[in-house]
Amino acid sequence: MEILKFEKGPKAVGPYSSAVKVGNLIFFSGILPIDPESGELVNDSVEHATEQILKNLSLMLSEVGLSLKNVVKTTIFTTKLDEFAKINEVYQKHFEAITKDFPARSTVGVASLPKGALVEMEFIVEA
Ligand SMILES: C=C(N)C(=O)O
Repeated sequence: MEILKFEKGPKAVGPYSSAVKVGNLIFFSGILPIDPESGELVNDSVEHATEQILKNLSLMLSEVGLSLKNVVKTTIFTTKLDEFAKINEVYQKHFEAITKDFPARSTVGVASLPKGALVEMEFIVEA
């Protein structure tokens, strides 16, 4: 097992690693919609939150020479499952820009998330 550390993307907000590599798989912790430049939570809409999370993931993936194309599984957590269609729209746009094959995915509606975020996503990526 190898702990991955990234220059870009948001820093962990608790006692966890941003990502851990085991064999050829990288397990990303739940990514919050934090703007890594400002450190601010992007939480004005689920669309912007989703956008920020996928940007954060892409930044970290680019550091290890990977992209959204390498994502094999996503788990989405949201406090706004009633706005699922909006999350889907942004999610689809980002993946379709780079691949025609979507990763496997689960989506879960939750009561609350760290920092009061509207959306959090975790990813498993093939390296
Ligand atoms: C934000 C997280 N991934 C956490 O607290 O576990």
